[in-house]
Amino acid sequence: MDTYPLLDTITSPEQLRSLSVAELKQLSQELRAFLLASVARTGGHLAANLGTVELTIAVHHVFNTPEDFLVWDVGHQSYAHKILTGRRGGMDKLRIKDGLAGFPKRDESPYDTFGVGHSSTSISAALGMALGARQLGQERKAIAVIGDGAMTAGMAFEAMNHAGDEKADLLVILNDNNMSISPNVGAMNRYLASLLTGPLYSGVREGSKKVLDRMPPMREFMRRAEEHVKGMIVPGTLFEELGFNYYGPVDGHDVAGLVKVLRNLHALEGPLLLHVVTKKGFGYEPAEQDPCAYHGVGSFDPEQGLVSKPNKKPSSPTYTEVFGQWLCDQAMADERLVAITPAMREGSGLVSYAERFPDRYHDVGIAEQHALTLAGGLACTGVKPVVAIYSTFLQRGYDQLVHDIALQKLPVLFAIDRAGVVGPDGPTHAGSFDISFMRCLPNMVIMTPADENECRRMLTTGYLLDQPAAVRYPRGKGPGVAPESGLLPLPVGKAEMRRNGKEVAILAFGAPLTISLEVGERLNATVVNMRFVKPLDTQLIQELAEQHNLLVTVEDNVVAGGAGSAVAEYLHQQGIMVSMLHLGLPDRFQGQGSREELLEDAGLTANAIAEAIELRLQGKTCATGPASIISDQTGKL
Ligand SMILES: Cc1ncc(C[n+]2csc(CCOP(=O)(O)OP(=O)(O)O)c2C)c(N)n1
Ligand SMILES: CC(=O)[C@@H](O)[C@H](O)COP(=O)(O)O
Ligand SMILES: [Mg+2]
Repeated sequence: MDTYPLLDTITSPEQLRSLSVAELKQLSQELRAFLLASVARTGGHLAANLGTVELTIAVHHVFNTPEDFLVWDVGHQSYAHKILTGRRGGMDKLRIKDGLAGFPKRDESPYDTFGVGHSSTSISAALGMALGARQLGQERKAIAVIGDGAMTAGMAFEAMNHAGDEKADLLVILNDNNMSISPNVGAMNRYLASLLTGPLYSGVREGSKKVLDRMPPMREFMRRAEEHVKGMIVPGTLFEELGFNYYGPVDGHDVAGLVKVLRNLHALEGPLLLHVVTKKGFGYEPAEQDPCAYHGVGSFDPEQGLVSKPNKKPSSPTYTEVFGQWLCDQAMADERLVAITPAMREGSGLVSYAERFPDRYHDVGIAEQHALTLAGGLACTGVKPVVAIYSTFLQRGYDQLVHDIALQKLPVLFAIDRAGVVGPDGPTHAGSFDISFMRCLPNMVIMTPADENECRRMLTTGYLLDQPAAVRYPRGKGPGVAPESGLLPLPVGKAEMRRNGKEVAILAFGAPLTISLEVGERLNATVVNMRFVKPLDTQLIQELAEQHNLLVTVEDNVVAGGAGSAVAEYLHQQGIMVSMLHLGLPDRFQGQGSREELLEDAGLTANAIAEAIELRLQGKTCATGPASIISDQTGKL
């Protein structure tokens, strides 16, 4: 029996447009069932996708995509969109090396109008498309679909502020499921909730029908819009103050209702905001009950749901867990500690801390810029802020790091998770650049732990300093060095000699120390655990340069401007001539895949490093090997 008879006939949104409402309902059911089965096999962002099935179908049914621009915010909810736009066959390779991306990607399909992954960009991008079309005299609609979590970011409001002023032809669909990854936070979230409890909206399931019943006939609808009557259903919303006509709230799981509302909105011009209410995980009971656990999943059996595997033997903690434990211990020891997360409580290892120290915990929403400046302000009072943040999301707070923290030498500790090679989320979530963009900043101390215990000790070290400090560590587990229980700092700027060898010295920064030691054994090379990118252990570097013919730096950051560059700069400044080989991430954006695959691609394996060194010793470069830059200060080669 064919499980997906209608879905099987759909290879492009064009075919959706001729379906009846009854067929759209059937399609919703089939698509949801397909999504569940597919993501349960591959893993991925499940709950958000289950919640946007009807919305995706309705938007593609009503609008003329890809001629009309549809922009998804974050894009973690775009799987139904991928399936309906001819990529169903690729779902088996979702987020796998060389497979379908987990987010919209411009070179994957013309329906993916904008590359996303980081949140709250959709309104700006769709506004750009609306204004571009206007400038070119094109009749094209622009639609941004943004979640309530993504709506907490400043960027979304910067775009709304501009769109309202431009009177641009833009439809913003606010997909409100009252969830970010964890429960959504903030006054904006409370405001959205208040719109749902308004007198004319009494419950999600009934609500859509009521909204539609109250929708005036088309002519009246248009007249009201033209006159910019404030709020058809809920009078005087914040969005209207920003220049948008607000419609809703409507039931985002009622595909017939959605189609009707969207058709009406299609006929209107100017900035419009449609407030759609959905349930994260809709249609799959375990995900509805625990949308946070089902936000991002590995493969699982949908019959059983997610089950925690019985602990065969005590396993070593992930770096995230090491941080979470350290944070609780340090908070117990020092009541000045305060922790900040920009909406990443689970991923950053803060669940236990948030429960135990609620008064010293701030989830600021998806607001990295604010998170950093808030930390700066807190530091001015004498409390001790710790910002837990992914490397990739720290990029959004760069000016705040420079201007609000480093320049003022404020003692803020950054616990930077997902640094280096990350995995299936691909280039949008890679942590390739943080060493480069932090090490150029005066006043910063930057640490790269090579194991779990060192991570804990570096966190203590950074916490005790009277200046900004960062500890950057990778996703997942380290080599398994159990963290000590105390709160012991390390000497600042001191590297650790791990192996004495001849001719070649390998200077490893962070996670690549393990493979560097392997290479050291093979080649009888000296191996140093550098620990600090800033300040560097310059005395040791000088000695290594004097005692070896070749210095090899290894890091899981881009080679450009990375830790190896710092070593080279120092030696150049001192006029010390030595051959160098810099190994690290190449000058391209990371792909998607497992961490192992991506490390292999980057040449960050023991084999590739050994090969690169041997070739270098023979005076050759490695064509297929690691991303290397050779700086030969001797002029001999
Ligand atoms: C700048 C940035 N910060 C954090 C994240 C991590 N992140 C991805 S999805 C998400 C929650 C988004 O919530 P919402 O927009 O409401 O979408 P939902 O998952 O509820 O559908 C977060 C915090 C991100 N992708 N980008
Ligand atoms: C879409 C998004 O930005 C997050 O859900 C991210 O995928 C989480 O990554 P981790 O799984 O590494 O926490
Ligand atoms: Mg949400």
